[in-house]
Amino acid sequence: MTSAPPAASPVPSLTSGGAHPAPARLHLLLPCAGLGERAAAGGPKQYAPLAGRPLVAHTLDALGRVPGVDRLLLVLAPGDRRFAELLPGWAGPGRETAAVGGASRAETVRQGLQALRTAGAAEEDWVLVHDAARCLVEPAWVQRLIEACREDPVGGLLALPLADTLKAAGPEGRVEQTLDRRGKWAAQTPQMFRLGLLARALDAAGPGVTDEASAIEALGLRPRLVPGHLLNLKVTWPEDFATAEALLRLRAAGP
Ligand SMILES: Nc1ccn([C@@H]2O[C@H](COP(=O)(O)OP(=O)(O)OP(=O)(O)O)[C@@H](O)[C@H]2O)c(=O)n1
Ligand SMILES: C[C@](O)(CO)[C@H](O)COP(=O)(O)O
Repeated sequence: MTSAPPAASPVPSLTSGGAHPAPARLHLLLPCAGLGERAAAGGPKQYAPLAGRPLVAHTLDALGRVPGVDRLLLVLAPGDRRFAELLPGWAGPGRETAAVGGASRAETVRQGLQALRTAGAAEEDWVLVHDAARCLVEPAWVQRLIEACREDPVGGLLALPLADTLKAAGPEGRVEQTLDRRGKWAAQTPQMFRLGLLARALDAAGPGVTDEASAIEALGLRPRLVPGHLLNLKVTWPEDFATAEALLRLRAAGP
């Protein structure tokens, strides 16, 4: 008895195509080359102390616990010495740094993708881009994104439906208008796309896009929105350090 061949999948799976497809690998790319100007921490916020450790150490710990990741690439600013001073010995098999960051987040990610290619990553491989500054990320949220996107033809991002009423600001700090928040989501990271598609999208979009999904959208594609988490906050403003620290300490204290 022969079994019927499986129905052709309408979307690419985690394989790179061809007669004997090699499984697409999963890379985590962490842009870590920002100046952190809004945080006013006296230097790049990713190295500011948070609950006794540099902020980025918390992010790396969480990402290091995501199952199925082949490579974690941290993209540093050219000439960055702080990372090696603060986290000596972090790099190793599957944990790499590349000091090729650019003047904008998009440029840093673009250079990071190029570094992945140079290291042998394939165009069909998946890349998850996560902000170094989102240090409260949980492996389970990243896994949720991977599960939601691994069979998706475009890819997607963690995001949250807006919970607050949305105001457009006018002159003198006054409300210009209340905007319709229905159907609006706040983008988080990680954002997950195939390497080749994302590199093409960022090349076309230029340095101004603030996330990967915007670049993909500009190609006419529609990334999948995957529910993120309220606590997946990005340390951006001075007061965010206290919030993030309190949450990390609560977590460490256990349930
Ligand atoms: N040229 C840049 C700018 C940003 N980032 C990274 O992108 C993430 C999110 O960016 P953001 O919060 O805007 O960080 P900064 O650019 O550092 O902050 P600011 O805009 O306040 O200077 C951070 O992990 C940051 O290190 C980067 O790698 N390269
Ligand atoms: C990518 C991002 O985290 C999505 O919310 C965010 O846009 C990055 O921060 P930036 O301030 O826009 O650079």
